[in-house]
Amino acid sequence: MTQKYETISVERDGAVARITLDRPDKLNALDPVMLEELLDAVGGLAADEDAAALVLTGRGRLFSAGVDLSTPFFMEDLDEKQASTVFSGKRLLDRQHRIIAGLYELPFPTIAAVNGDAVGGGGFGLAMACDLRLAVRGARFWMVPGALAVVQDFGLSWLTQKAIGPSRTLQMALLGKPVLAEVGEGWGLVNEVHDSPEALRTRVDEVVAQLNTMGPDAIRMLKLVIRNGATSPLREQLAMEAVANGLTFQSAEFAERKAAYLDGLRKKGAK
Ligand SMILES: C/C=C/C(=O)SCCNC(=O)CCNC(=O)[C@H](O)C(C)(C)COP(=O)(O)OP(=O)(O)OC[C@H]1O[C@@H](n2cnc3c(N)ncnc32)[C@H](O)[C@@H]1OP(=O)(O)O
Repeated sequence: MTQKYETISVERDGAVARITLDRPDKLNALDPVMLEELLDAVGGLAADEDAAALVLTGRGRLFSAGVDLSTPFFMEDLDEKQASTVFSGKRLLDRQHRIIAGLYELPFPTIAAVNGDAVGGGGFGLAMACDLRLAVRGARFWMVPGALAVVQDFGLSWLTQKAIGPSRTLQMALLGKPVLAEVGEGWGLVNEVHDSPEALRTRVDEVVAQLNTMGPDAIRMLKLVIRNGATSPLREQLAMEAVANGLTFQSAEFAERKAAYLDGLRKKGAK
């Protein structure tokens, strides 16, 4: 099932959703329409109890070139008419905050299939708001440098720090130097690098297929517990694991999978 918007496409294949940034002529730059559409699509997924995974990617040679620079977005550039558009400073902030927080908070795994450069808050930020980043070799990630007298936005100062720590985040922010996917893999910025767009697509399909073999309820519980662990003391996290397992152990999903798992082990042992 494909839901066609003007600047993105949203496909649903069973429990797996795919959002494709779809302005290849403009390197998938985020214009006001795309921001509205992303907000709508992410909001729809948040309310979708059957969704088990999201793949976010870009059409063409870039993941995204970030915010559309041809649209005025700094307050001082706006005349009265422009100020009533989505790119008035207030509205841009509202949309970027809700998209990034909405994406980050989706209760199932999210994968950025980084098919090319991911630039600035708009592009790099969207990729960082996903749980996993699988990238094509040669894709570059960069922030608009501190020299431009801007502070990172779209959550980059927070999301990137979680993945690569404060020192490398500062390095990227201060110097604005692009980081290649294959270098970012060593930093923990990227989970996997693949040699071509085709190899990336194949691998993303494999990961999604693997997620599909897990029960959606268990996946959601697992993500919730791991996210909680990032901010909890050990003893609280131990308790949360126990409560979560108490719930999953009672599920039909667990009973079914446990039987198959033990059966598999028995067969292995019998060999
Ligand atoms: C609040 C702010 C948050 C942010 O996200 S800040 C980040 C803003 N983004 C940037 O600073 C990146 C700007 N773009 C570039 O630096 C370059 O592009 C690239 C290095 C990404 C790629 O360069 P190349 O391969 O030479 O392509 P090309 O000819 O520059 O671009 C192809 C077409 O795409 C349009 N385009 C590229 N980036 C943007 C953008 N960010 N906003 C609007 N349009 C963009 C161009 O203008 C052009 O279009 P046409 O073919 O019609 O001339």
